[in-house]
Amino acid sequence: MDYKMNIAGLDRNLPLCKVTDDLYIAAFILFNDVEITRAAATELLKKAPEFDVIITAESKGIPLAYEMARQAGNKPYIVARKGSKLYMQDVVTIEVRSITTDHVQTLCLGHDEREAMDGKRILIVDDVISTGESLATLEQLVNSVGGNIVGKMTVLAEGNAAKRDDITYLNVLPVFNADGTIKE
Ligand SMILES: O=P(O)(O)OC[C@H]1O[C@H](OP(=O)(O)OP(=O)(O)O)[C@H](O)[C@@H]1O
Ligand SMILES: Nc1ncnc2[nH]cnc12
Repeated sequence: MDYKMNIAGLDRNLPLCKVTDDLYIAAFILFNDVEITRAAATELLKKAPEFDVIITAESKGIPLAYEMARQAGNKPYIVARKGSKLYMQDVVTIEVRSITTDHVQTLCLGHDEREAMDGKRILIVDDVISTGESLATLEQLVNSVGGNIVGKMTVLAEGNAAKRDDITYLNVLPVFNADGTIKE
């Protein structure tokens, strides 16, 4: 089963995937889709406030953050990693649980990334916001390093995230029952 939708002017079929017996989501995977990454970045930038630095969460937000940073004139972008790497120094780590993952994950930043955000106008971007857990973790990370969050943007606001008035998004993505009907 697929959910057909138009995103940033492009038609796509998103396959339905089981989260629990009575909750399915339509998978939106930016990887492999240059066309939609570029188009979504353009549309989000039209709605974006002035900013200095973009931050996203590893991993599906990365191509979007890169492309928005590039189209905005090669602005810097930062990726909060899901694991610490040996080349990251003085790492700060926060736990996160997203709708697609059955275990607690972490998001972490090294010293250099934290320094790059101190006192700067930070635009948080992600491909999807669903439970908002990943976004909340990014907000904690930015606040903890003295960044000034000027916007929170996503391509798709999934489920209840569409009711939020603190995020900017291009489309609403419903969640589904096991028979493929939209959950009200
Ligand atoms: O609002 P939430 O419930 O936190 O869900 C949104 C997050 O889920 C997805 O990442 P995911 O955890 O699936 O990891 P991935 O990008 O590495 O696939 C997506 O890219 C967001 O970061
Ligand atoms: N519908 C979705 N597709 C891909 N990743 C997601 N993360 C949260 N919701 C998602």
